[in-house]
Amino acid sequence: MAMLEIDGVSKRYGGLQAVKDVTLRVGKGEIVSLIGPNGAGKTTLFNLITGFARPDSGRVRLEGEDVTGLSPEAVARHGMVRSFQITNVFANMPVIENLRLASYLRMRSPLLSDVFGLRSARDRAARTMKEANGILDLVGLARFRDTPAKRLAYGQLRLLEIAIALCVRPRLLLLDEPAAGLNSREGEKLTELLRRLRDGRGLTVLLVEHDMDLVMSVSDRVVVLNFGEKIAEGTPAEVKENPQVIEAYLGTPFEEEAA
Ligand SMILES: Nc1ncnc2c1ncn2[C@@H]1O[C@H](COP(=O)(O)OP(=O)(O)OP(=O)(O)O)[C@@H](O)[C@H]1O
Repeated sequence: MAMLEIDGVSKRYGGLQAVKDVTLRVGKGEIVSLIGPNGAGKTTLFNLITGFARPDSGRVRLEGEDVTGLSPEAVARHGMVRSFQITNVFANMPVIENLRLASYLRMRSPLLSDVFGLRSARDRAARTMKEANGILDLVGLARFRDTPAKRLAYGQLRLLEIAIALCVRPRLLLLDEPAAGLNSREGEKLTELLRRLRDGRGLTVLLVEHDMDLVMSVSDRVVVLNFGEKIAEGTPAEVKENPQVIEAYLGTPFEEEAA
């Protein structure tokens, strides 16, 4: 069974068909990139998948379970987590506290044992801390554990966003332009991290990305949108050679689209 199945999803804004009858699958443990020229409908499709917008038609399923039209919170509870935006990072809080908070948000409501400081709650707090430290190691931010988030450099903040999303224990991680604003060294580190998440943790990742270096080096498959429609799908090499894709990107050198 696929991790994510999108069947015939459409969304219209007034006279504009932002997403038109898009069908795609993301298999378990795959990294799939969604690409396309500006205005192709990538963000809209992300919004439709994650509950930030409701599709006019079509279904979204996560491991067979219908999540169409659920709220973003409910979708996240099903295990489909979108990387949090930097605005959701608590700037004055140390990095580790941002992670711990994200872990607590995963638990729907505090239990009585948490309120009364019982042993089970202390055990859970210790486990949460251990998990948060492990995630910091994984994303390469361990040495910034006690640093207030506002002192991180831009590239480190982007990694913190991913770390926060990981604290929610996603089955499917959705990343919205994770390489935006990163320099090439940071981009390479991100590529390595995504591979580690897939190969080490078996995580499934769907990303929207303009950075073709990242897309071509990390994706198992690439899905191409243009004017709201899926025009191609395949391995990075297949997509790169696809005449329809080349035409869609014409006017912008494919390798440098939106660089
Ligand atoms: N809430 C909205 N109301 C009206 N039109 C919208 C809305 N959201 C998106 N659109 C329109 O839908 C189309 C697709 O936009 P979308 O942001 O999904 O494209 P995109 O592929 O993510 O583009 P980019 O790469 O520039 O971020 C655009 O023409 C956009 O103006």
